[in-house]
Amino acid sequence: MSVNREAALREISDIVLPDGRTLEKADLVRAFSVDGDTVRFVLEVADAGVARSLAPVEAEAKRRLEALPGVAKVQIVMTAPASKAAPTQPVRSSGAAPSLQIGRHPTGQGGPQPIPGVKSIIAIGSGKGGVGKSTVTSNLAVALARAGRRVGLLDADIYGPSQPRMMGVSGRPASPDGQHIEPLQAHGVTVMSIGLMLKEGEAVVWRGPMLMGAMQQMLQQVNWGELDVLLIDLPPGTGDVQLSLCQKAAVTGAIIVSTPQDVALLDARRAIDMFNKLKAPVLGLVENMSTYVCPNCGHEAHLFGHGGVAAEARALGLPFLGELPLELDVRLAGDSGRPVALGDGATAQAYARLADRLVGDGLA
Ligand SMILES: Nc1ncnc2c1ncn2[C@@H]1O[C@H](COP(=O)(O)OP(=O)(O)OP(=O)(O)O)[C@@H](O)[C@H]1O
Repeated sequence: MSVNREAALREISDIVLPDGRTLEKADLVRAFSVDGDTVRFVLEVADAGVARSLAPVEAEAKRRLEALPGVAKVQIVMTAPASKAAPTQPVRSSGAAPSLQIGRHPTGQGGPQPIPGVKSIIAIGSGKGGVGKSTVTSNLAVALARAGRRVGLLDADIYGPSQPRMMGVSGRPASPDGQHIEPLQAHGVTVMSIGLMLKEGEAVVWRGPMLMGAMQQMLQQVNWGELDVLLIDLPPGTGDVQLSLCQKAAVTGAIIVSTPQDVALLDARRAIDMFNKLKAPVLGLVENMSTYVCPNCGHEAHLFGHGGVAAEARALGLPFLGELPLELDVRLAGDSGRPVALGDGATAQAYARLADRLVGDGLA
């Protein structure tokens, strides 16, 4: 059984800081979450000096949390500016393509940066894996491109990058100057996936600063060109990638994908909470796998329930951006590298509506 979030938070609230205040009084804890047997949070500190002085506090928090029944792992990230917190390491510049060292330490840049030429950055998140976040991202990208927008898609799902398969791209992107990465093009969308920079089957074990460095490279060293919108496919949950993204890029906002099921919704609430704490506005919620229409008899069924995400959006005062049907063609299209939004069926129309809404709202 996983530990109760409030109980875990209480456990560390009275740890005393070098300045005599308690952790609770100093209000340094951000994005505190319990995900199964893992507890994660951010210690928000002003600079690297403070970060160093808080090392014993971090160690004590880790020790206390790890001692709680049901906790196997504790991940704490300090948000000191990367330039001071982590040593920099230059990119190899051999001139041979591609020669980038992905996943290095971040270079000093301080807080969130705009990406030159990119007007809007939208993160697509979900609390739970497998709810169709990557499917929604690839289809939305295609639908926006069909609507005449200049669209980029960054697959930042380091634990299971699926955009190469879904968008039908492969091969390692070129880096003619050894400093910048040339993204790939598919279905009118500029695509980059962290999966394309890894060797096949290579596991990613980056944490903290290394992950931040990789995200920074994907955002700042990829030649994105002029884009109306860059969609970022995040890993599920509330982890280091989300943190790194919000610290490195001036994110316009986040869209949360959920199925109507209660359990997925519960996780979605955590994701919303995290984006709120990271000060990235939540632009709205999307219900995926909403209605199943039998291809043989036309009967409509609601395998995972229906309307739960709209109700949740209402309860939270967030926009409900639309519902997307559960359809065999969606999976087949995703597996074949040609997103279903390229076609003209009901699902393609639902994506076109979603794209129009974002364009209408000036977000894409
Ligand atoms: N509306 C849908 N109808 C049918 N199949 C779908 C639909 N949405 C997603 N799928 C399928 O469900 C599976 C999981 O989808 P996807 O990989 O997009 O989820 P995810 O939330 O990105 O998961 P993870 O973050 O764990 O990678 C895929 O096989 C995908 O094709």
